Amino acid sequence: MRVGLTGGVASGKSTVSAMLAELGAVVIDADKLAREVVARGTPGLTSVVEAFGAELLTAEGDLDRPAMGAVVFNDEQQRRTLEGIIHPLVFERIVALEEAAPRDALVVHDIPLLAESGRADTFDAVVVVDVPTQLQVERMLRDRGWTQQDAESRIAAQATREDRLSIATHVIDNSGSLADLRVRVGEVYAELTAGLTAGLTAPGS
Ligand SMILES: CC(C)(COP(=O)(O)OP(=O)(O)OC[C@H]1O[C@@H](n2cnc3c(N)ncnc32)[C@H](O)[C@@H]1O)[C@@H](O)C(=O)NCCC(=O)NCCS
Ligand SMILES: Nc1ncnc2c1ncn2[C@@H]1O[C@H](COP(=O)(O)OP(=O)(O)OP(=O)(O)O)[C@@H](O)[C@H]1O
Repeated sequence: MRVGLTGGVASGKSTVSAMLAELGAVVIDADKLAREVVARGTPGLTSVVEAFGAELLTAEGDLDRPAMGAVVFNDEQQRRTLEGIIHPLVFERIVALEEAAPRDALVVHDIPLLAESGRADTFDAVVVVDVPTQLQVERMLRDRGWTQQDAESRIAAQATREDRLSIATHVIDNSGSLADLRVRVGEVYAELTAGLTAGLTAPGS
């Protein structure tokens, strides 16, 4: 069973992924893969430097992520250019990791841009982590040291809350405590794995 997990920036996707992994899901994290494909010494990083210039590297030769963020979250054209380099490389990695997952696993794809991608219907279920926009902003300011402007430009680069909710088969409201979240994640995991068991035992399957 393949599950898409999405939510706005700082909605709590990584927190939910970690809880699902503890419960037994295999998690494939698109943000993590997007970092790996532009790690120092990769062809991906070479392509980024060709497109954006060596001034976007740190003294050590890594991608300067805050500087890159400042460029792409304030200029849609530049963001599309970066996505055009990174997304195909991430997609290749996703396919390889999925092939390596056990056949009976609940595979959860943590994909920040799932609503934007138009690929939601390629998943058996879509879990959306939902929080009010104001709480998203508060958590970004509190936990990441970003400015109000940083937070708002990231939100503006993403689908709206309503767009994401429209692709959901399961919604996880993350406006409460972490303890509340854990309870809700447990419920959703139980529903998803019940679907998995039903699918495995269905006549003719
Ligand atoms: C611009 C970059 C270098 C900034 O790095 P930084 O370490 O500050 O952020 P990080 O990668 O951890 O992303 C944090 C969050 O920002 C949001 N975000 C990232 N990329 C995008 C994007 N292209 N459009 C909208 N939101 C995005 C997501 O909510 C993501 O979870 C980085 O976000 C990046 O390489 N983005 C392009 C690749 C991409 O689209 N990744 C998203 C999933 S594949
Ligand atoms: N219920 C909660 N109560 C308080 N803080 C929370 C809660 N859920 C998540 N957080 C905190 O909010 C921040 C954002 O959560 P997390 O990193 O899981 O979001 P994300 O959606 O994965 O972010 P990104 O889009 O940047 O990848 C983190 O610092 C996390 O610890």
